[in-house]
Amino acid sequence: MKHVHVAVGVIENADGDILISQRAQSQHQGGFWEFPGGKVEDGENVVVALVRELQEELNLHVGHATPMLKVAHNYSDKSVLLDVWHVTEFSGKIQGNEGQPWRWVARPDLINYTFPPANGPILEAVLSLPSRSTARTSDPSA
Ligand SMILES: Nc1nc2c([nH]c(=O)n2[C@H]2C[C@H](O)[C@@H](COP(=O)(O)OP(=O)(O)OP(=O)(O)O)O2)c(=O)[nH]1
Ligand SMILES: [Mg+2]
Repeated sequence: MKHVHVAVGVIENADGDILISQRAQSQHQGGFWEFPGGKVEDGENVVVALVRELQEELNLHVGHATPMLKVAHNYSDKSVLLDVWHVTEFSGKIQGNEGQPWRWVARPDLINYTFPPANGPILEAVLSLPSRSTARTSDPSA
């Protein structure tokens, strides 16, 4: 069985929205929406891989990332270790460098998208992140 270590970014903007992109049909788990990222190369540091993958896929430069969770999942053809990082500071003009659709989604709306079977725990963690925008806009004195 093939084992892959994957660096995954839960990218959150100042409104508290989350960036998701859609995997190409030709890829493993094609057609599903995902949190952007990709395979950690042999001997590569996971944060270095995260920074590299988000630059390659989205032209996004990571400014700050903190570890969120790790999810191990066995697909029928390979096993993955999703190493998930919360990216809260970034720069660059985001674009789908591989032609992949991408969008910012308000947290509660993530349930309307279909993610790969491994992603359940990630969705749960994202939905329970403290809300950035609500904290700001619900302050009556603001
Ligand atoms: N990036 C990402 N990968 C995920 C998620 N959920 C999930 O099961 N995966 C799986 C699908 C793939 O088997 C693996 C990620 O590999 P990848 O195809 O993105 O790797 P890569 O960007 O280096 O792309 P490639 O050049 O090998 O095509 O992890 C997710 O939310 N985000
Ligand atoms: Mg990828």
